Amino acid sequence: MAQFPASIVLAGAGRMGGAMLEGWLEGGLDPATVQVLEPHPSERLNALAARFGFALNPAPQTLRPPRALVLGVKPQTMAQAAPTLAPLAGPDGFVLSVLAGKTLDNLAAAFPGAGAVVRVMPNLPASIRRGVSVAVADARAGAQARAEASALLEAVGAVEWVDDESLIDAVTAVSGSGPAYVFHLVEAMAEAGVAAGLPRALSERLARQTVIGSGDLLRESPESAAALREAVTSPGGTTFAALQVLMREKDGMPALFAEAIAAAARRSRELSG
Ligand SMILES: NC(=O)C1=CN([C@@H]2O[C@H](COP(=O)(O)OP(=O)(O)OC[C@H]3O[C@@H](n4cnc5c(N)ncnc54)[C@H](O)[C@@H]3O)[C@@H](O)[C@H]2O)C=CC1
Ligand SMILES: O=C(O)[C@@H]1CCC=N1
Repeated sequence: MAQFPASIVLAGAGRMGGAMLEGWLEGGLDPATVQVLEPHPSERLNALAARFGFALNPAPQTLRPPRALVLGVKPQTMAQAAPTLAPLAGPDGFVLSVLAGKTLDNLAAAFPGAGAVVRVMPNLPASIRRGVSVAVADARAGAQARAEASALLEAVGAVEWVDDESLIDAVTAVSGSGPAYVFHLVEAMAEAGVAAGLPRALSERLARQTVIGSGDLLRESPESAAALREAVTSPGGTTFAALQVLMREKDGMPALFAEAIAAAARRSRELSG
């Protein structure tokens, strides 16, 4: 595995920043090399700090530009946070941002001292080190910075690099937001089970375990999702009856997903600036 950056400042350790930090520390990052700025530490973050002993909200005068300045704040917070954080972006380091919508140009403008900028879209399964991240770097990022960024992302799951930054809006819509679609699927299946007569608690357990088991099967099977779907679907059987509704051209899942993902990608573009 590639080496972690020699020094890291993580600004914003909420759900995503905190998940990444946990993955780094579990993955062997030396806690002495990371400083965390988080105005509202969660219980989980405080417990992590107590366990690993990294610096949580150190005195501002002790901060120096690190090799990697990792941004985990909300896109809407960036304008307010950037002026305070910008002095931490030095020419020997890179900024790694997970902010939805914020482009390499936006980041370079907000952090003019940075040696390079890497824009990443991770997803929430990073919190159990099963995330998937897509990264794009600006032209100034050399092989070493890319390798160090990869090490940070590999600690929380799979990593893909792209050259075309414009793909990140669709990436955000598919894998960044995607876990929410799956969780909503569980909610919708459970609710439909209740409508079909199941006791609520049983329906919720069945919907949840079905998604868990199907996800595990996807991971372990070499078959495509389409082949696995076909394996469940007996000709003229119950699944076939359901899929005739779900795969309906006009208002089935493909049409709904096309609309939902286009909406998310559009929102990602709007968050730029
Ligand atoms: N939650 C998710 O599934 C994903 C989130 N993201 C991105 O991750 C970023 C963070 O999202 P979440 O973790 O969900 O939000 P969050 O609200 O849990 O975390 C943001 C954190 O930033 C902190 N913060 C606010 N101002 C700050 C400042 N000036 N300095 C340092 N920290 C500050 C807040 O206290 C908060 O804990 C967003 O930009 C989002 O687009 C990307 C992919 C997936
Ligand atoms: O909803 C959002 O804007 C963020 C980015 C991807 C997942 N959560």
